[in-house]
This record gives sequence, C-alpha cells and structure tokens, in this order.
Amino acid sequence: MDKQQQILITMQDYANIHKVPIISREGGRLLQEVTAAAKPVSILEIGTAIGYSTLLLTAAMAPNGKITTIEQDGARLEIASNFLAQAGKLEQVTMIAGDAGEVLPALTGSFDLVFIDAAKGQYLDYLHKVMDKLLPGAVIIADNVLFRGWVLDDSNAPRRFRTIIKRLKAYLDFVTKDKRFKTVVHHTGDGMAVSHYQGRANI
Ligand SMILES: C[S@@+](CC[C@H](N)C(=O)[O-])C[C@H]1O[C@@H](n2cnc3c(N)ncnc32)[C@H](O)[C@@H]1O
Repeated sequence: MDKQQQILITMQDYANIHKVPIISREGGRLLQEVTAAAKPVSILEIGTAIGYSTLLLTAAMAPNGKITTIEQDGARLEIASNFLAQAGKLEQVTMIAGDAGEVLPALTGSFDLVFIDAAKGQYLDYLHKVMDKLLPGAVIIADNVLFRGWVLDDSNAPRRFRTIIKRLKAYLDFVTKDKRFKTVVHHTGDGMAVSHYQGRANI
C-alpha cells in the first residue's frame, strides 16, 4: 500500500470517529474516474471537510493541476491542511475559509472541473455563482443529489428535509434541462450528477 493510500485510510477512520461526512467509497471511485477522464488543470471544490475528496482529486487531475477548495468550518480546514501536507499535496491546493455563497462571487480565475459537496440546499446557487468562471467543456460534479433516494420519491421523507429535497430537485431540473449542460445522474453512493458544460454558445 502506498503512502497516499495509507493517508486516505487514516482519513476514513478519522471521519468515522469524528462523524465527518465524506464521500462514499463508490462515490470516490466515480469522482476519480470522471476527473481522470477530464484531466483538469484548474479544479474548484466546494466543501472540503477534512480534505478526503481533495486528496482523491489531486491523484486524478493533470500532473500540473491545482485545486481551490472552500470550507466554512475552520477546524476542519486545519485538519485538511495537515492531511494534505502529510500527502505532499499542499502546494497544489489553495484553501479558502468561509461561506461558499459569499466566497464564490469574489473568486477570480476559471475552472475546468467543479466539485459541489457543501450545503445541499445551495447547489443551484453555487452553480449560478460559478457559471461565469466555467471554461468551455468544464465538468461539474455534484454529490448527494439523490439524498437517500428521497429526491426520486419523497413520500417517506421527514418534513425537516423537504426544503433540501425541493432544492436538490431544482438543481437536477436545471442541469438536465438547460442546453448549456449535458448531465448524467449516477445512482452511485448518495447520487452523483456529472454535467458537462457545453459553453455559452449553446444558450
Ligand atoms: C459532505 S462534507 C464535504 C466532504 C468532502 N467533500 C469529502 O468528500 O471529503 C460538506 C462540507 O461542507 C461544509 N459546508 C457546508 N455549508 C457550507 C458553506 N455554506 N460554505 C462552505 N462550506 C460549507 C461543511 O462544513 C462540510 O465540511
């Protein structure tokens, strides 16, 4: 087992013990497959947690790739920074502490892959805020879009999740109907939407 694999296992254990939500194994594999196929050089991740998916992304992106990652929980960001330093990946990652809804409009640069994995009720807002920063051909990956299956059938969903479910449906509706995107919704893990941005010409 190589060093990075060992660090990923330590991160999984940490997440289990401290109840930090991280991407599922299946979801992580799909994230890496899609990333490896896209070979992005400029990734934006929304929702770092302890840097688990960040590390998966570093392993699959182009060798000269860079990641900007946003997390509102400063303690988690600190832990992410330690893990990424152990893996020797810190130089490829820029970490931004703050609420993504506020950070995104001020963000400069363009991205060829965006991984959305923060507040589930805000996915569509995040997407609208990164639209002008997407390079043609960019890939947008959104995790948890089926949210325990309730996005497809909410008859047994607890009332407190109704708003999140409604907003995740609105996200899927947008990326499946807007002509600028070609989207496939994978039932892997908690559901993952992979959208290819066709560029502004297709409006
Ligand atoms: C599901 S976890 C991210 C897991 C991580 N992507 C992984 O798979 O390893 C979601 C993270 O988003 C953060 N978050 C939630 N709302 C946010 C917001 N508005 N702005 C920035 N981060 C947020 C949470 O603190 C949490 O750490």
